Amino acid sequence: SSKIRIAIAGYGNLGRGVESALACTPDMELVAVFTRRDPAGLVLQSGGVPVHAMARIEDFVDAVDVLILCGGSKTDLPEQGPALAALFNTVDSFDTHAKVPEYFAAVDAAARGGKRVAVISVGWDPGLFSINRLYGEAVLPDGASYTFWGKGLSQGHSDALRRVPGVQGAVQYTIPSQAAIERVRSGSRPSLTTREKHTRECHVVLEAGADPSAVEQAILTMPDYFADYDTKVNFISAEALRRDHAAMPHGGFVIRSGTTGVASSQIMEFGLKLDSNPEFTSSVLVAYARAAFRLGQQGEVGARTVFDIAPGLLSPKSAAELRKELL
Ligand SMILES: NC(=O)C1=CN([C@@H]2O[C@H](COP(=O)(O)OP(=O)(O)OC[C@H]3O[C@@H](n4cnc5c(N)ncnc54)[C@H](OP(=O)(O)O)[C@@H]3O)[C@@H](O)[C@H]2O)C=CC1
Ligand SMILES: N[C@@H](C[C@H]1CC(C(=O)O)=NO1)C(=O)O
Repeated sequence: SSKIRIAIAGYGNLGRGVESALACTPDMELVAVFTRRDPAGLVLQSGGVPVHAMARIEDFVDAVDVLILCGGSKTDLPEQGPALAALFNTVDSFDTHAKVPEYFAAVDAAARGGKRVAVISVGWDPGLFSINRLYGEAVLPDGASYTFWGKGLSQGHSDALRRVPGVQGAVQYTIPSQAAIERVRSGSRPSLTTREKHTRECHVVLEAGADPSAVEQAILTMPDYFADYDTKVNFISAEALRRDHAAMPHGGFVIRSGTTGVASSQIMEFGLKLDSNPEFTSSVLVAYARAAFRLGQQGEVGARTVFDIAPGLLSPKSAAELRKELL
């Protein structure tokens, strides 16, 4: 078929979100799901799509145009990203901000070796928020940028909690400081530390026999995720996790507060209000999978970030249609 053939690597919240996003894309189709678990045990939302063991993925390099990596950034993508970028055009949502340069280098080397394209750190932050921070700095050089998230469920931080030894299940809510937001909105351009902008609230289900204080310490001191924040850890039952924390709302905004001319105040803002963080993030991944396919068709190779991708490549419309409809 002339549709772009998409496969999913890793079937969790993002994997399910990509599956449902592909049901709405006229020019792309889901051709396979790959999992490290037992494929026979995985029940997909949409019937008729084959599930294969991740260990067999090399057999499918000619059957897939773009592989969307839906693993966790804490421990899955650092290994899966480079390994799979050597075999497929890939898109991923890698979001350990401090480690993006080293992850980019590892994926770039692998993609160039395999003559593939790899678009990394796609989503909303990193992703659409990153693009809006860039626009703000480029358009309003005399200014200050701020990013606020939530209150909502961070999938990256929830994934990081689940990787702590002794944790059976977990979610993490990010809570913005209303005082910090008011100071930013006043236009006073405050300098705010990481700790002054957000706090983090973790709800953790322990494995039988796990030591709560050891788990709490591992969380509070976790670099890149929790060490720089005032963080609260609550221990709850598996039942409470299922009952009270199944929804994954999130959102936030990027604001650029700048000055032009003698003293003209200019405010630029981009915001999100999300019922489902994973379904939104997956929708961004799917749009960038279209771009990755087109870049591959043009003979491009290597890693890219959202900064390198022309917006027109994301749209199913042709350049001529875009000029007619959107300019
Ligand atoms: N850039 C951005 O804006 C955003 C980025 N993200 C990133 O997305 C990443 C993935 O998030 P999310 O999909 O919520 O993570 P999940 O924990 O749902 O899934 C991660 C992996 O764990 C495995 N898995 C899933 N469910 C189970 C289960 N019940 N038992 C055992 N293994 C399971 C799957 O691999 P397998 O099938 O191989 O077992 C899956 O790929 C986050 O770590 C975050 O970094 C998320 C949101 C926004
Ligand atoms: N990457 C985030 C997306 C946003 C949310 C967030 C946070 O709450 O710390 N940071 O970036 C996620 O995994 O949900």
